[in-house]
Amino acid sequence: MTSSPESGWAVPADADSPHEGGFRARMDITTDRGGPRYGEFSEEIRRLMDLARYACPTPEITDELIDQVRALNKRLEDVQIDEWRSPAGTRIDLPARGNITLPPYEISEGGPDGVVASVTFRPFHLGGNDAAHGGHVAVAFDDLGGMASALAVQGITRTAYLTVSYRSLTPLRTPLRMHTWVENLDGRKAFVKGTLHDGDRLCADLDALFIALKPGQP
Ligand SMILES: CCCCCCCC(=O)SCCNC(=O)CCNC(=O)[C@H](O)C(C)(C)COP(=O)(O)OP(=O)(O)OC[C@H]1O[C@@H](n2cnc3c(N)ncnc32)[C@H](O)[C@@H]1OP(=O)(O)O
Repeated sequence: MTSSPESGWAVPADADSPHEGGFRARMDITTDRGGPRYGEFSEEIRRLMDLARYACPTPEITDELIDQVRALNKRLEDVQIDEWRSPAGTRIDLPARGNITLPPYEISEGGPDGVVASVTFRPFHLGGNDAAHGGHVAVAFDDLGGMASALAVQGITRTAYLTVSYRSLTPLRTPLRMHTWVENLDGRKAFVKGTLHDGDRLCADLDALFIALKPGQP
C-alpha cells in the first residue's frame, strides 16, 4: 500500500491483496494490529472530531492547528495499509471493531436471536438541536443489522435495502440499546428488523434486506 502523490490518499496495491470477495480477507482476525493502545488512539481521534465539530478558533489558532494536524497526517501517511490489514475494522476487541467511522458500540449479545449492543452517538454525530444525525443512526443499523444477518446465514451478507423510521429524537452522549434480528430467512435473503431505544423510549426502528453473497461475489 502506498499513498497517491496526487491526493495523498491511500491506494490499494492489489498484487498481494488477501481479499477474495465479500467484506473479508483470507486471513485471521487478530487483536494485535496497532498495538495494545490502539483503542486509546481511536478514542483520541473521536475526541478530536468532537472538539473540532464545536470549535470556533481564532484565525491565529486555526493557523496553529493546521500545522499540528498536517504533522499528524504526515505521520499517519507513513503507516498506510490496505483495508484488510488495517486495525480499524478488524480489532474485534474494541468498540465497533476499532472502526472510527462507525458510531462506537459494544455488543452484549450476538447469536440466533440477533445482536444487542450499546451504541453511543458522539458529539460529532450531531444532526441538529443536540440530536444524532439520521444518517449516523442508519449507519449503526446497517452495521448491526449486517451482523445479525451474517450470524443467521453464517456467511457474508450485503445490504439490498435499509429503511429507518425515526420515531423520536436520538440523543448524543447517551448509551442507547440497539437490537437487530432476522425476522425471516428465505434462501439468500435475510429480512432484518431492528430497534433503537433510549431507556423505554423508541428512537428509531429498522426494516432491511440483506443478501448472502455467493462465493467470490464482490
Ligand atoms: C459484520 C459486518 C457487517 C457490515 C455490514 C455493512 C453492510 C453494507 O453496508 S453493504 C454496502 C451497501 N450495499 C451494497 O453496496 C449492495 C449493492 N448491491 C449488490 O451488491 C447486489 O445488488 C446484491 C448483492 C444486494 C444482490 O445482488 P445478487 O447477489 O446478484 O442477488 P439478486 O439475484 O439480484 O437478488 C437475490 C434476491 O434478492 C432480491 N433482491 C435483491 N435486491 C433487492 C432489493 N433492493 N429489494 C428487494 N429484493 C431484492 C431479488 O429479487 C432476489 O430475490 P429472489 O431470489 O426471490 O428472486
